[in-house]
Amino acid sequence: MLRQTSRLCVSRLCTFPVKSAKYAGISTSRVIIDDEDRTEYIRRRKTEWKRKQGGQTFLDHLIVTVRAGKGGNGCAAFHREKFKPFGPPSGGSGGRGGDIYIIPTSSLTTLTSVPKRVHAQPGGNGQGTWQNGRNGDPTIIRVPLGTVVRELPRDDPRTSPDEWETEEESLEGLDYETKREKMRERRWVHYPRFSEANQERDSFKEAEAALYNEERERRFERRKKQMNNPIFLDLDTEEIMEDNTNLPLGQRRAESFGYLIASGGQGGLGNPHFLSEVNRSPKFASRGHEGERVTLSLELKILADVGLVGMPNAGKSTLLRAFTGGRTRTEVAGYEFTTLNPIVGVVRVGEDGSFEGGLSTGLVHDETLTEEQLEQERHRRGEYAHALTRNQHTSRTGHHFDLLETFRFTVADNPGLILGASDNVGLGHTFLRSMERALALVYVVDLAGPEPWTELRVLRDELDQYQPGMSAKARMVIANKADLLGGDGDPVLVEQAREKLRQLEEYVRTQMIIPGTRHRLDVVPTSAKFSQNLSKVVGLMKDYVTEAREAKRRMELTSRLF
Ligand SMILES: Nc1nc2c(ncn2[C@@H]2O[C@H](COP(=O)(O)OP(=O)(O)OP(=O)(O)O)[C@@H](O)[C@H]2O)c(=O)[nH]1
Ligand SMILES: [Mg+2]
Repeated sequence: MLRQTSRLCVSRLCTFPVKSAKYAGISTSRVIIDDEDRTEYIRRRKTEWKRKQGGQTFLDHLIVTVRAGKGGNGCAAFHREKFKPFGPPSGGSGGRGGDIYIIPTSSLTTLTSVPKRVHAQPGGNGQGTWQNGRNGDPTIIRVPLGTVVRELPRDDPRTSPDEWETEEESLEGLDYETKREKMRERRWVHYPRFSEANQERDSFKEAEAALYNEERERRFERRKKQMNNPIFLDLDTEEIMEDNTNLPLGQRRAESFGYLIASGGQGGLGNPHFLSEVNRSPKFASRGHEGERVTLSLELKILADVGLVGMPNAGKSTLLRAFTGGRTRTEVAGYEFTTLNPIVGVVRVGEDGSFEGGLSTGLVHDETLTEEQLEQERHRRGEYAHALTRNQHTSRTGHHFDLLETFRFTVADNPGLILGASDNVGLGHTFLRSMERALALVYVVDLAGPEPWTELRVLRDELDQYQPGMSAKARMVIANKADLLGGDGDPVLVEQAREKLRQLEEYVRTQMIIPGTRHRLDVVPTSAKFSQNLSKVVGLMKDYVTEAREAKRRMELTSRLF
């Protein structure tokens, strides 16, 4: 299809730069390739790009900058009363800035509703007659269950500057005097017209030195914590609060805020705090501290009941499309690493074991590109010209499977796993993080391949490399592409195919024993492309999911009891 030519772009053909020619192994300065090659070329470029990401973009991911509330300012005031001209200092202290908490909730499923910047409420300023400012309300960030929260280190380019770095940046390039002036302005409140006189007094200088010392200590502690003990939270379980119905009337129910992420700044001190034997009428108060600033990386582990694990091209995406009647938009193509992200599909099962994908008889799950072309062809022929749109349908009964459905579970299609994935070969294996929460794993091997059992061993070892013991979650081996064996019913070839399957079963029985569990891996030959033998697979998956859900529920109950 690739043609070397000196002509310029013509109708369906388009010119491609030298890069694509290199990719195709042709040394020419101008090459013309048609639409099909172009699509193929773009897809492969996408795969290459993904591979270079080193598995970093597999998950729902978000960077959140969090800034706790600033403390309120202290107040410099004096008590005034009739016949009492020189009352004592009476400035109230500022309130604490609002803290920021993070809490997992089962009512969210994605990170889309989580804001990228979170600023908590500042504390109120202190006022005269000893009135302290009110504390800022806490801010709660709600994230879906399965979110992993990490604090980014300071040297990470995505980290926003913290409170001290921000101040340093704003003072850069100023001379010493102006710098000192600005720093004082940020830290002190003066009684009207006493700013200059205050700065001359020793008691103010002492208070200032003490404040800087305390600030230095706070910064040191904060940086030490950031280095040695950064925030890391794996928010897998929802905290269930006991609802105490015996509380006295008017008393608020205890409410969980979740995990503290950033503390609000302390409120500034009112002028009574600076009263000393030397200074009997302090005319200054301190301003509130800045709240903590933290940059967090949030990652969401996908929640799927069953995860498909297999080598590239084994047919995982075709299987998922077959289970869901082609509803799941996962790409299928005859080259390796077609799937770049884990994709979740919902499998709907009826009471009699039928499943949505199995109802459409004779449906062949073909390559997505071929299907797209067929669709376009139908469009061109005008086959859809008189088709009703969704809004024009008069009877809306929902999906025809709605009445039959009694059980549903989710299946995740993953990118291919290959030998050395743990060393970041292929697409690496970081996408397996999203499978940590799967209730069961299913191996998919190509039965038509030379040695499906070797594939199995590699898959199991890569799983265990990722997380020791992870292979214990595997429950089934799908021997896919069984339609490619057996020729056209030639008895010799059929016998050979049977023998190969027997060999695979024998390998699974003897070599794939999972220590510590009583499970045996089931081996099921299938043809995803021609939707054959899939009801058995769906039935078994349903059993695993029911069993695992039941076990999980029992565990939750026991943990709540003790
Ligand atoms: N004959 C036959 N071909 C199949 C079957 N299942 C999948 N294929 C073909 O195998 C190729 C790869 O299928 P995919 O579903 O993309 O494989 P995958 O495991 O998702 O591959 P990656 O996404 O690269 O990991 C495609 O050309 C499919 O049409 C099957 O049961 N029989
Ligand atoms: Mg795939």
